[in-house]
Amino acid sequence: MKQIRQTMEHAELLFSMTEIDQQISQLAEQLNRDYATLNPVVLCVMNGAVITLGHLLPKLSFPLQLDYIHATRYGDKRVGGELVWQARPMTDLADRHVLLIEDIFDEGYTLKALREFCLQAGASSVGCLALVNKIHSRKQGPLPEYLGLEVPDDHYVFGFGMDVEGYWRNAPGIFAVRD
Ligand SMILES: O=P(O)(O)OC[C@H]1O[C@H](OP(=O)(O)OP(=O)(O)O)[C@H](O)[C@@H]1O
Ligand code: HPA
Repeated sequence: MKQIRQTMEHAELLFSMTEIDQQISQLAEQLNRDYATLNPVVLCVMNGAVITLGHLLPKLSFPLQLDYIHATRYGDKRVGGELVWQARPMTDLADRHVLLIEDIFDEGYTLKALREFCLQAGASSVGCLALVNKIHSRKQGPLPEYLGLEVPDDHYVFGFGMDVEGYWRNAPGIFAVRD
C-alpha cells in the first residue's frame, strides 16, 4: 500500500482533465459525423475504458445502444501476456455497426482480438476509438480509426481509467509512472 501511494506521489502528469476533455470533444465530433445514421452498438472495453466512455457518451448526439466486452492481458502487471476473456456482449452484433471504446492502444493485441470477435459475430462494420496511443513500432493489427492523445513508449501510464498494478484508475488525469 505504501508503494502504491508512492507511485502516485512520484508520477508525472502528462495530460490534465481539461486537456483530456478537449480531446474527447474532438473525438466525439468525428463520431457524430461518421455514426449519425448508423445506429451503432457501442462496446465499452472493460475495465480501463469506463471513464473514457462516461465522458464520451454525453457528447454523442446520435441514437446508440450500449454494451460491454471484457478481455484482459495485463491484469495487475505492467507487461502484457495471454489475452484472457472475461465477458462477451449480451447484444446480438449480427448486421450491426459496432464501435469499440478503449482507453489505450499499446501493442494492439487486445483490439485485434476484439475486432475479430465482433466480425465473427456478424458485425457489418467494426470501428475502434482509443483515447491514448502509446508510440512505438511493435503494433499488431490495424490502428484504431479514432485515436486521441499520444504518449511516449518509455513509461507505463495510468489514471483516467487506466490502472497501475490494479490501482489509481481514479487518478484525475493521465500520469506516467516515475519509480
Ligand atoms: O494494446 P494492448 O497491448 O493489447 O493493450 C491495451 C489493453 O490493455 C489494457 O487492458 P488490460 O489488459 O490492462 O485490462 P484492464 O482494462 O482491465 O486494465 C487496456 O485497457 C487495453 O484494453
Ligand atoms: O501503459 C499502460 N498503462 C495502463 N494500461 C495499459 N495497457 C497497456 N499499456 C498500458
